[in-house]
Amino acid sequence: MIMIPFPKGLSRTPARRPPARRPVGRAADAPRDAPPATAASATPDRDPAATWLVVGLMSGTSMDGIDAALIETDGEMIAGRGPAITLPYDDTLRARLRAMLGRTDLGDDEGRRLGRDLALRHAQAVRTLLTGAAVTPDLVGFHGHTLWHDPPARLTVQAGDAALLARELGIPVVADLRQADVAAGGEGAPLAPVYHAALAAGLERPLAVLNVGGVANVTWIGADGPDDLLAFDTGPGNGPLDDWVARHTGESRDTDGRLALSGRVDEARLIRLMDHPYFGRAAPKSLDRGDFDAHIAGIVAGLSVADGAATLTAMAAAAVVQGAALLPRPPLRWLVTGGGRHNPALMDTLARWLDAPVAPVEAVGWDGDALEAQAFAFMAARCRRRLPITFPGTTGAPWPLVGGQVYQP
Ligand SMILES: Nc1ncnc2c1ncn2[C@@H]1O[C@H](COP(=O)(O)OP(=O)(O)OP(=O)(O)O)[C@@H](O)[C@H]1O
Ligand SMILES: CC(=O)N[C@H]1[C@@H]2OC[C@@H](O2)[C@@H](O)[C@@H]1O[C@H](C)C(=O)O
Repeated sequence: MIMIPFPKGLSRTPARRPPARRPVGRAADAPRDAPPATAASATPDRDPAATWLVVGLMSGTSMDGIDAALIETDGEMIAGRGPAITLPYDDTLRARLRAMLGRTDLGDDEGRRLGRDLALRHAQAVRTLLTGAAVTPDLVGFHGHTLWHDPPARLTVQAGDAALLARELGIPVVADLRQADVAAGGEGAPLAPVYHAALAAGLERPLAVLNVGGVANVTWIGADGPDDLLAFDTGPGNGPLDDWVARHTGESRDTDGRLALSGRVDEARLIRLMDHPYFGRAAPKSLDRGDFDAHIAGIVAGLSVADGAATLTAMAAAAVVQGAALLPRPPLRWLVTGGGRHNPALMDTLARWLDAPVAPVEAVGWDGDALEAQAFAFMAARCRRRLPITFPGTTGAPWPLVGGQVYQP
């Protein structure tokens, strides 16, 4: 096993300090003159104290497939966690998705076809999830697939025809979960923190929940109750590494970190990789999957496939270390979710570079492959109850905002 020292030329402190953190509040904490949260069109249709069975659906930036998970929740507490599956994309649909990245207008034929085919594939994921489970969900939370994310332009685009999904399943579907936040000037991402906070009730804090997907994001959960949150995307996660490996080997990922572990981190290039204005920005902040592509391509070109994998793995870890410097207080531990936790090269590097224990979320009984899908189920329930899903501390929302639209079957 190689040891990757934290590069000497890299500062752990970002160029700019974060502003004083504002605690996250509930809807009731919104200023009196705040306009009503705009996105939720639904009103609760049953006793708010009752729980719902909700399916959550996530198609993540790594484009590996659709995660589906069932939970029981009232939108505040998690009464139960049920089965979860991943329905991988076939190569054709994945290639179509990839070809549409960056698109903001889906009104043409291929845009509509993609929305329809994504909805049908998500319906298939729900049916697969429920095979053998003698339950009918009350609600579905549907993220869709992000094609473009540009919060300063108040634009975030997720493909997937939610109305069609609702008709296919005969179940109300909550979608458009990022829209209200972005429209109000928030980052529109990350959204999972509200679920991380609900899951973490009862755990010792401060705690950091780190998701390493195509992009990586962290949720810091403070000791001052369930609303004490700070969240942001730390930087690229597995995305650039996946792309690098695909380009050089035709494989979709660096399985078990084998390439990275056989390579050597090019420290000089790592320092250049980390010389990006994103790391100096205050949190909350978020990324489009492609935001680092041009920056990275110019720096890693010419490396061997193994050294490139080692250097890009180190970059994902270094971005987390930079993010750690933005946290209000050091977390007692880091719980890692998302596919990156399966990569020992990344996990070992994080464990060496962070100043607190690092463990996969399974250490506290969560399922790191299902967690994002569960989060969208939880948000769907919150939408129905008009409870906020984003907060000043998680997306920079001006006040706690309800998010999502309900599509009836
Ligand atoms: N055994 C493994 N070894 C190395 N990497 C792995 C392994 N399993 C999964 N991964 C990585 O995890 C990625 C998938 O992670 P995940 O499903 O959390 O991403 P995502 O949800 O699509 O992304 P995001 O959270 O950005 O939306 C794969 O593309 C791969 O890079
Ligand atoms: C715009 C968008 O789709 N962002 C994703 C992406 O993937 C990880 C990270 O970047 C996170 O900010 C977000 O997804 C998770 C599910 C979230 O919103 O919490």
